[in-house]
Parts: sequence; C-alpha cells; structure tokens
Amino acid sequence: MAMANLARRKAYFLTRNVTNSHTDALRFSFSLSRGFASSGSDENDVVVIGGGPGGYVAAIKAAQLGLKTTCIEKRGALGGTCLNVGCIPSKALLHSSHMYHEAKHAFAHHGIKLASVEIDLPAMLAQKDNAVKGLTRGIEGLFKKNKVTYVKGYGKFLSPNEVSVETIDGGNTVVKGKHIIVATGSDVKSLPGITIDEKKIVSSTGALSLSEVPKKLIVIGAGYIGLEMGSVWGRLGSEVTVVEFAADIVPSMDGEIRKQFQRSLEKQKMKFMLKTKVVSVDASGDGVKLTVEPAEGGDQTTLEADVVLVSAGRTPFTSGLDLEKIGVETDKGGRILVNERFLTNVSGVYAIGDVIPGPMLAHKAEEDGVACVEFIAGKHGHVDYDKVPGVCYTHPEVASVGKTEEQLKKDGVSYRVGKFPFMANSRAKAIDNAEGLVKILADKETDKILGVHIMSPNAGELIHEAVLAINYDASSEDIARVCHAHPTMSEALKEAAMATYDKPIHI
Ligand SMILES: Cc1cc2nc3c(=O)[nH]c(=O)nc-3n(C[C@H](O)[C@H](O)[C@H](O)COP(=O)(O)OP(=O)(O)OC[C@H]3O[C@@H](n4cnc5c(N)ncnc54)[C@H](O)[C@@H]3O)c2cc1C
Ligand SMILES: NC(=O)c1ccc[n+]([C@@H]2O[C@H](COP(=O)([O-])OP(=O)(O)OC[C@H]3O[C@@H](n4cnc5c(N)ncnc54)[C@H](O)[C@@H]3O)[C@@H](O)[C@H]2O)c1
Repeated sequence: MAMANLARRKAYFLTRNVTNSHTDALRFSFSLSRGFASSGSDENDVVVIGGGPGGYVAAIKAAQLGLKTTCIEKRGALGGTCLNVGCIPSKALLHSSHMYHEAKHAFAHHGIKLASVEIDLPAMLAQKDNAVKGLTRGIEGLFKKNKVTYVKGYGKFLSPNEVSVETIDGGNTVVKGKHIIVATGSDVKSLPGITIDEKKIVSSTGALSLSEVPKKLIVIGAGYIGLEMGSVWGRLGSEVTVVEFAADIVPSMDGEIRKQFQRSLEKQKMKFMLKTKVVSVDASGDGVKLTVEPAEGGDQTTLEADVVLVSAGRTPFTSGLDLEKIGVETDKGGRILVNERFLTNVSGVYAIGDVIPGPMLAHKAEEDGVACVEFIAGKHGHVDYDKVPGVCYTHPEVASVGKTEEQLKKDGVSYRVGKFPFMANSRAKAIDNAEGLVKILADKETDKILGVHIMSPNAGELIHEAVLAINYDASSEDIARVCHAHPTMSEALKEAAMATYDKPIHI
C-alpha cells in the first residue's frame, strides 16, 4: 500500500530538473557531520515559510532533531488557517451552537426544563476568540521551548537558500537556510463575478464572525465548510439553503452514508439545491440576490438572502513568494509539485501541507511536516494519503478512512460490507442519540479492512480505532475479536466488524 502511494505521489512530480534525492541526503549528512548548527553563522539548517499546522509542526520537529530552525509567518500569530480562521474557531462555534440547540430542543426530553434560552452572540464569539488566542500563544511557547526562531513577516525567495522578509513592524531582513520548506497553505477559492466583502458575501472567515444571526443564509458549495458553517448558523436560527453544483453533497463521501447524512441535515431544516449553479450575485440592495439555474442549463430562479457564504473549495496560496524567480514548478491549479521526500524540482526547496497536492487537512499537513524534516535529517519519513481520516464535524458527525464503496466498485475490488446501526447500540439508546451507523468494507478474500465510514455523534473520535486498524492492515475479524468496553458507542464498530466477516450479536 505504501509503495502504491509512493508511486502516486511520484506521479505528481514532473521529472524534469529533478534533484537526485539520494544526493540531497548525502549532501545533508555531510553538512551534519561538519556540525553547521553550532558553527555560529547566521545560516539556518531549516527555514520554514508559513506557521500553520504544516509549518509550525515542521519547525518544532526540525528543532527537536537538532537542526537550527527559523519559521517565518506573516499574520502575526502562529497556527495558520487552522487555528486562526479554520478548524479551531469553527469547532468552537459548532460546539456552542450545538449546546444552544440541545438546550432549546432536547433538554426537555431528558426532563430538564428551562424557562427561556437565549443567544448572547458577542459572548459566544468571545469564547471562540479566547480559545484561538490561547492556542496560538501556546505555539509561541512551544517555539521558545524548542528554540525555534520566529520571524513575523512576509517571506519571498531571493534565491533557493535566501528568503527576504518584510517584517510586520515595517523592517526588512534576509533569512538564510540550507533547506527551505514552503508551508504557505491555502486561501478561499473565489467564484467568477462574486466579490467577497466579508459582510454580506462572506468566506468562512467572515462566517466565523457575523455580528448577528442572519435570517436567511445561502451557502454556495455543500462541502465541509458549507455544511459545518451552515449547521452553526442554522442551529442559531438562520434559514439555510445550500446551493451545490454537483449531484450530491460532499461528493467524496461514501454514497450510502451521504444519503443518510443529507436526510439528517434536512431534518435539521437545511435545504439543498443540488445540480444548481450560481449565475450572478447582486449585493447592491439591503440583502443579496442570487440568480441560479440548473447545472445543465434551464430556467433561472432568484434567491434572496441576508448573507451568502462562498465555500466552493480552497486554492493553494503562493502569492508574492517569487517561486518563478527560483524556478519552482507548480501544477495547473497552482499546487507546488514535490517528490516523495517533499522536495521540489529545485534543490534544497521543499513544500508541505495545503500548498501541495493531496487532502487539504490540518492533520495531513502536520504529517507532511514531520516526514519532510525527517527526510532532511537523513531519516525516513512516511505519510500515506490513502489512510488519512476525514471528519465532518456536524451533528451527527461523519468520519471516514480508506476507500468508499463507490471507489472499490470502480477499482473492481471484491469486498464484503458489514454495517451496524446506532439504533441497536445500548449507549446510543441510553443517551437518546442513536442516529447513524458504522459501515466497514473489507477485502472478500483476505478480510483486510479497506474502508470504514461512521455517522454518529463523536464519529470523529470513534474513527481512530479504524484508522489504527487500517494502518496495521487488520482484518474485520481482528476488530471483532477485541474486547470493547460496555456500554460504549465503540461497540458499534465491533458489531459492524462482526457483521463483515460473520454475524453481529445485537441485531
Ligand atoms: C473554516 C475552515 C475549517 C477547517 N476545519 C478543519 C478541520 O476541522 N480539520 C482539518 O483537518 N482541517 C480543517 N480545515 C483545513 C485546515 O485549516 C488546513 O488544511 C490547514 O490549515 C493547512 O495547513 P497548512 O500549514 O498547510 O497551511 P495554513 O494553515 O494555511 O498556514 C499557512 C500559513 O502561512 C502563512 N503564509 C503564507 N504565505 C506566507 C509568506 N509568503 N510569508 C510568511 N507567511 C506566509 C499564512 O499566513 C498562514 O498562516 C479547515 C479550513 C477552514 C478554512
Ligand atoms: N472538518 C474538516 O476537516 C474541514 C472543515 C472545513 C474545511 N476543510 C477543508 O477545507 C477545504 C475547503 O473546504 P470547502 O468546503 O470550501 O471545499 P470542499 O472541496 O470540501 O467543497 C466544495 C463544494 O463546493 C462545490 N462547488 C464548487 N464550485 C461550485 C459552484 N460554482 N457552485 C456551487 N457549488 C460549487 C463542490 O462540488 C464541493 O461540493 C477542503 O479541502 C476541506 O478539506 C476541512
């Protein structure tokens, strides 16, 4: 499996002008033996441009491996998109809005009566901002602890081992490094004819800080951001309509799970307009008018909203880096091409995270960062993109790892399916939260697990038993024969595993 992945990653790479990675490692180990880290020169062993989950983790790991390291970050706070305007603030708001929704709609069923439940939006946003502040400062602390030099400013290449930095206090400095890692992440993908003003037409960043709950919210794109942020504002009272170009929501999800997921979101009053494209957006009046038409053409409809969220994907961010100046190759989508060691076509220049091909996820960026500096230090790094879990943090959550049933069919793989509904799980029933299922896909001949998909509250935590199993090439019988504590939601995974190779007990 690892070899197949390696071949896939190699295919991303343009073989023209490739530096021999073996030579690169030899050059590096020679440098190490000369002990350049303590030479007293101002040259770093590793310079990282970008302090997001890819960059800051790479910087800390490099320092832990004894390499003199500097990280350059332009936003004045570490943690990148994920901590500042992504994973963390969105999960804070998902949690707060879920608590409000539960208090309003579920508590009474558990015998808890509240005279009234109100939203204090400024307090909710402040709790999110405090969580972000604490975590970003925490990374600065980790930099100090690990002796990573932190330069606050915008970096651009002068040469393959020199970065000029316009510092945020108005100064300029040049940072030199034997190995430079580009970890500049991604930015929102804009749509033609739609100008994001972060007030009425917002990206995820604006949607994390709306000053009031919009009466009507239109979301463009039924991907992770659209469904998570749509859930937040829907729970707080917005009427949410999601316009999606494709025939399905989250097109990458297992089809069977996706259908149940969509039904669940519709029960929460989220409306979907699938196979629909946005033709124009007019924000000149009080609200926003959106003209849409069927994706294949046809009659146009006008929708009205107070706020429109543009969440139709993200695009690699390399603006102002001067990559062209040093000849770093990118693909048509602007993603930096790297080989299996995260090395670009330019000797000594590497790239990781959202700015290279692969899933745009924080944990994947972190794994890239660790593996990249391990290669730089002459060790072995490893990231298998086929085994990176994905989680949509709605309620219920949807989590998956490995192949979907559609992918196995397309690849002509013979497989078995084992499923178990949370309706038959005692813990889920006890807490009155029994929506969803576990679905396991295993090789028909060998029983090796190929894919696991979970829809349930906390699926994002439950999935890790499956992630571990898939990484250790476990069979469904391996999971089924492991004693699971009772009563837990995890027992549903054991029962689904039993259903895959034999029969479950509780259904
Ligand atoms: C709303 C939202 C929610 C998300 N939720 C999740 C989630 O729950 N789970 C998950 O896994 N992923 C989530 N993601 C995706 C996740 O944020 C990204 O995959 C992750 O941040 C990528 O990390 P990175 O280090 O590659 O890039 P980034 O986090 O984008 O960091 C890059 C950093 O580089 C800096 N930079 C760029 N250019 C320069 C330059 N020239 N000089 C200096 N600094 C520069 C930027 O300021 C930025 O801080 C979410 C994204 C969004 C937008
Ligand atoms: N929980 C998480 O892990 C999480 C949360 C948020 C974001 N992210 C990451 O951030 C990235 C960006 O998220 P996203 O939701 O913007 O992208 P996405 O790629 O997940 O979804 C974008 C959706 O927009 C649709 N679309 C594209 N163009 C359109 C158009 N013109 N009109 C209507 N629909 C259109 C696509 O078909 C797709 O369904 C993703 O790669 C995701 O991995 C992850």
